[in-house]
Amino acid sequence: MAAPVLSAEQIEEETRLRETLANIKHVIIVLSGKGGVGKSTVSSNLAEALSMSGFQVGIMDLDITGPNIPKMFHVEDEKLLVENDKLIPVQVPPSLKLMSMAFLLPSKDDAVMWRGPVKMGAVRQFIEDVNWGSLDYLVIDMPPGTGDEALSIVQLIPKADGAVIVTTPQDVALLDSRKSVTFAAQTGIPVIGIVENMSGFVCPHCGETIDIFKSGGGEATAKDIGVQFLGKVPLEPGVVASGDNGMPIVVANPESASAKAFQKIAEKVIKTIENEQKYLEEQRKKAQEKNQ
Ligand SMILES: Nc1ncnc2c1ncn2[C@@H]1O[C@H](COP(=O)(O)OP(=O)(O)OP(=O)(O)O)[C@@H](O)[C@H]1O
Repeated sequence: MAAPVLSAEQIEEETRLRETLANIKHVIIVLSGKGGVGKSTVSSNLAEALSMSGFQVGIMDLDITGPNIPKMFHVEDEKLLVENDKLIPVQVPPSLKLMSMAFLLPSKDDAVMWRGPVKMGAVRQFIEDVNWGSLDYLVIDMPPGTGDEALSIVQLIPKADGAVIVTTPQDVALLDSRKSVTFAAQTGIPVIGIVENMSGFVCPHCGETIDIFKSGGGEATAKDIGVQFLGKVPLEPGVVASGDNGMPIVVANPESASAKAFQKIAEKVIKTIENEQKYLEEQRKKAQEKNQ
């Protein structure tokens, strides 16, 4: 695909975006082919697990259709602070920084109803206007799906290191996860790997695992399309409760099966980004080849 010719205004905007992101070492975007597969749950637990590993971490909620990350950290009623014309992210103890399009809405019950260009202008300005300070990782929760909206938003993020793709074991979600891989390729973003969420239900009474939505498809798909498999997260009632109570399960119940799965996923993400640049480079090359 030929590189688009940018206008002076676009170049200036791009420069502003790069300046805003300059003190952020790594940007991870979290994608899903469809809604409801647990993208926000994975984003918040991944961010928290990275933070628990000692990194400076920010989480940015760009899921403009339903920005629910603040609720998952119980900061939905926080008011935004502005300093030197920049938005200051909300602090989630002990050290996570959080920013969400939800904070721009007059009421948390308001849906985002902006029309296309207005919406993209708002998202762009929003990304430009946050003062994150220095971060090791910024985790970005994207809108679900691989349509024009997600594409336009991803194109606003000039330096994503890679994408984490969330799927469930159902065939339809797996098909959608393939679309996410193609989507990442279109935007030139390497795929860090696939997470299979809601993979088997652990019975709280007997401990037996029941594969309600089947299991293992995410791993098979990852192998089939040559991307890393990051891990399976079981369907656990505690995940819903912790999301509703404003404390991700990795913090609320670190010994649970899903928390342990999230911790392992975070370790793999760290290892890939910090030590496996070769894998990411190969993914990037594959993406470029697909685009030619
Ligand atoms: N592993 C899991 N076990 C149990 N419940 C889960 C799990 N993962 C996610 N959920 C629940 O599924 C619901 C949808 O999750 P979430 O909001 O993270 O999905 P999403 O893909 O971000 O949705 P949307 O596309 O609508 O933004 C939530 O109620 C969440 O608590």
